[in-house]
Amino acid sequence: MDTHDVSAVPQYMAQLLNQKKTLQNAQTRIGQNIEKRKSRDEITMQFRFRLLMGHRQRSDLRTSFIPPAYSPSFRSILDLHKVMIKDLLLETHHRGNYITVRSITPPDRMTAVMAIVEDENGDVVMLQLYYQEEENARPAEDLLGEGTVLIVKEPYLKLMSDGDYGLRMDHPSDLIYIPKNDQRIPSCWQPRVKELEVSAEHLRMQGNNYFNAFNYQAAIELYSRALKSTSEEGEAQTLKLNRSLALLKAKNFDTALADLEPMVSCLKPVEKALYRKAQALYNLQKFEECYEVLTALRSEYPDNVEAKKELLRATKRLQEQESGTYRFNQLYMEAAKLRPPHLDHATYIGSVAIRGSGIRGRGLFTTKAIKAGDLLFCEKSFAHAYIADDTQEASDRDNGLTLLINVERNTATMGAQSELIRMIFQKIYKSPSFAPAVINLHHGSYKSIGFCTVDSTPVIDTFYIERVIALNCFGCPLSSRQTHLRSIESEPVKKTAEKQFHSCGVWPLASHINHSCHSNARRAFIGDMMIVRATRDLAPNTEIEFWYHTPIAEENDDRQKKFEQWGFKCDCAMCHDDQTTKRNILNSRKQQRAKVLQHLKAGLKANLPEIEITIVSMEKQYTQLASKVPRLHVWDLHLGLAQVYMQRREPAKAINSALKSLLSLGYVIEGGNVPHKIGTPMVIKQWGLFEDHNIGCWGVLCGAYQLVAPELATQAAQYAKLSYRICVGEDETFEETYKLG
Ligand SMILES: C[S@@+](CC[C@H](N)C(=O)[O-])C[C@H]1O[C@@H](n2cnc3c(N)ncnc32)[C@H](O)[C@@H]1O
Repeated sequence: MDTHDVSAVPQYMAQLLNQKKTLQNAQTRIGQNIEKRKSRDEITMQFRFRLLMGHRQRSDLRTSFIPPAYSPSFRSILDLHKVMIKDLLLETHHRGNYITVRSITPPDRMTAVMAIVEDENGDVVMLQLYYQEEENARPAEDLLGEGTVLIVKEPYLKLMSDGDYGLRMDHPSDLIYIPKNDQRIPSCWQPRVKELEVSAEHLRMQGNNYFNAFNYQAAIELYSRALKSTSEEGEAQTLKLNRSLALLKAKNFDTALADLEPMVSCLKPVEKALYRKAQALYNLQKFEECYEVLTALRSEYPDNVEAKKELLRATKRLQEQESGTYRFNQLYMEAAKLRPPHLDHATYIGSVAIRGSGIRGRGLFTTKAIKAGDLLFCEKSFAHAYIADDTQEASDRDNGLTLLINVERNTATMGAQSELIRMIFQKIYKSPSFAPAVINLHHGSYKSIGFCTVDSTPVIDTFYIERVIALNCFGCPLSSRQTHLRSIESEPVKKTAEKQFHSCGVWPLASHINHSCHSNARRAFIGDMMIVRATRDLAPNTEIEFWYHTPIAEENDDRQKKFEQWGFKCDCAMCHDDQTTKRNILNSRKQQRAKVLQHLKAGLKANLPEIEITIVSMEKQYTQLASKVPRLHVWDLHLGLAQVYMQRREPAKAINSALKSLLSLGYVIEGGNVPHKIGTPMVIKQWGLFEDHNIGCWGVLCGAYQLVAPELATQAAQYAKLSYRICVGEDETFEETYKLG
């Protein structure tokens, strides 16, 4: 939704076709042995040379290909049989097998983390690990540095586009890291001189050193080793406290909680353990439980100053969660400052509930009557991948813009989707209690368990995640206000293009909303918070619907094509009307619209009577009332006309055209016409289709009423403000945006 789809752009289509050819070529080699195997030296030299030269130019666009889906290994390692590199066949998933390898080169990081690995026979192959933690969280050196020993479950030997081959790992859960000193390390790779028994204290100190160097995984590993070699209660407690902190830093919140539990559920809970438990719960967005733990901590240890601060923070989150009250100016400040703009705020679920929606599956419904402009919900993203679209920020080297090509589904998207797959995978992998929020989202016909636990470790199907993202992710700006500020600089008639964003995220509650071009709700963003408001008055039990793609004045077939990836055709009143309108009428509508747009370009010199006549002729061809079927081909023409009348200081005509713009969007308004009868308020009897330019339309009305019916100007200004609130999510910044007051 609102992502940057480039599937039809020739340059990217060519890349997609090339990739398909590579795949077809690879298919012909399924099950074959590798012919003319390169020597160990040749493979490692080639890799080291590429590493040395650097391979991506500053201006290069990252490209990531999603291969045909295959499932992760759902089997226990105990049920798998060991094979060697020489046994591996091309384009084959070696089900029932595993391979143990050791890295023999430094790692390289492109879209995947790569290195040359060897097996016990000394045979080598390139290993490519996709969707691993980002460099800041876990350096490639730590993931695949020289000497790292790994088990690859059910390995997949892939033919690459350059004719070489490699072990491709799309599911990080298929990988088992073998720590130093582990008996699974093959004897030929065991150190010649056995490491002497190291004391728990020594291991803890080593762990602390890693912790201080921000290498949390290594620290966790050492604390775990130390725990195995001590039976002393006090030492074990210190180690668990240390490990819980490293786990928190590494975002393994579930495991951190498990470490802390014995220390907080005893008679005299340990202060640090209580504090860390609260931190884990906060990060898991369990604010109520977090609040309870902090309250207990405050009563047990009243001098703990940090706990006081944290309690205040948790209280604020609880208030947001319960009341939906946010200080939007504060949110903007955070979004401007934080990179990525991930805001520290809670989700508010208003009067909405997930229910069945017939053939559409599930949908989101109102549970009570809602007024236009009211907040339906405000949701913190589950995951949000940010790409700077601001010129200054975007000029920074490598802003992460990636072309994601899905060969199976013939799609190409430009943005941060590939990063989003990685983020969501890692989030669930590290804290499996997050899984249900995403795993239960719509995943179309993709068949997979998606998520389970094997050998006490989470197993996640990355292709399932990819599918969920493709169907549920939203493209988003840094803030909708920023987008609006850019759009008000252009005339509505010139600005009917769709919104397409590079940053994207998943908001699970919002993902339950089905599409309708005739929508009744609108989403807006500040950082990674999505704000959804009603665009009209809604009765209880009304299904909330918003746009997956903004409906514009275009051919119905073109519009329906945009929903293909979701597998539905929109059957709203507008789409239905388009389908049942005769082709000659549709053609004439298109031609007349083009004519008016051409005329409007002349601005003040435009032939306004001619425009009026053409629009009247267009209106006559509609068989349905605009209050039932909004007229996408005319609303902006009326608005363009209203703006010209206003420039020509003809307020009565401007009012007439502006009201017609709203009426053609389905609004039913009483008491707005001029001459106006004093004492009669303007009343919106029915709200129409919400367009961002409605704000400007109410602005034109406000200015014109000031001249001929001042009594209505304030009301028009209020409707402008309300429309602004729907459009950008809040109205605290209305006056500042329009430089009022
Ligand atoms: C983001 S999900 C929306 C929630 C989904 N209905 C569910 O059950 O979780 C998108 C999917 O909902 C269904 N859908 C959304 N809008 C629809 C519409 N107007 N008509 C039919 N199906 C629709 C399609 O299956 C689409 O792939």
